[in-house]
Amino acid sequence: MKWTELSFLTTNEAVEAISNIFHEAGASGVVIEDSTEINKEREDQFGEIYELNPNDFPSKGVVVKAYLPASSFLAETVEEIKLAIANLINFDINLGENIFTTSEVNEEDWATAWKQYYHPVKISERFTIVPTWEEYTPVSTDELIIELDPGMAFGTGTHPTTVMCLQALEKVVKTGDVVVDVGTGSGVLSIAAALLDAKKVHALDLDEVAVKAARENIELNQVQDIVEVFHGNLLDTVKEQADVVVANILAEIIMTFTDDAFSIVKPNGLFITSGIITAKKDDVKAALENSGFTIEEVLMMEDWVAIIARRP
Ligand SMILES: C[S@@+](CC[C@H](N)C(=O)[O-])C[C@H]1O[C@@H](n2cnc3c(N)ncnc32)[C@H](O)[C@@H]1O
Repeated sequence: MKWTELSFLTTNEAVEAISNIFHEAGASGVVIEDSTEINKEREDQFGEIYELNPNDFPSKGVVVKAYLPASSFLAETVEEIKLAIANLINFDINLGENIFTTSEVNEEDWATAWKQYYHPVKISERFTIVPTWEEYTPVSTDELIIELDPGMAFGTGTHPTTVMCLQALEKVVKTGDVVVDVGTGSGVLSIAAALLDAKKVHALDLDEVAVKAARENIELNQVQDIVEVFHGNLLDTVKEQADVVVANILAEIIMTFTDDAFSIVKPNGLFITSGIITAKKDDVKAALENSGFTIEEVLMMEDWVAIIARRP
């Protein structure tokens, strides 16, 4: 089968928004090639066990790639995508070089292309993410291993927003907690919550591809008795109150459901949000506070922010 690769050279700040636009346009899978990956400090800090090839990355900025089946609607879809990306300027999102290219590829080439960038990586004190196709021997007995094949869903676990959510979950999830994971992607955060001894995890995503990938990864990590995956919009499928709600989506989306999150989080429970670029930090904090949350902690990594908020 022939696919069209859409490639967009932009800034770190715009990656989430553009990935979201690609997903909404029906793209199966988004690949992010970030020039800063080459010199990330946390590689040394956590003793990551791989080296990246500089030739695989842009010299500056970030390339976001997505893949669409070469159908008769392709030209219109590409135009809609370009327009949606151009409109991001209205949200004060810096698009940087703003260079858009398309090319045709074979399925075999792209389905596995991203795997070369993805190796076991220690994400936090306790979590190490291991791609399913790699061998890995735990270094210590309290290390928690998340096996992952993100397939075409967002969530290799290594994006700064995911890393901060994993670090926050590690800090706050207690044995027996009920956790909700809004926009589960590959299921990485739900698996983490289950490994931290949550009693029950409600994972959900709007994207069918993500729901499928999350279910597969949850089985792979043998946490299917704890995590249930739903196809749904934001908190629509959630009926039960939770000790922790985590949402790694976009600032603009988070700000639309802080009231709903407040009623789903139990008193004294926590709402962890990420997918927030630094420029939107204060807007999200204000929305959370308006809904009744108190801000407990703000985590920052590269251009990204995660906020831990408590329902009093
Ligand atoms: C940035 S990814 C996060 C994936 C994963 N939780 C992680 O931390 O790596 C955001 C996810 O939210 C999903 N999403 C976007 N809008 C949504 C909505 N309105 N309701 C549910 N899920 C949504 C996307 O499909 C995507 O899988």
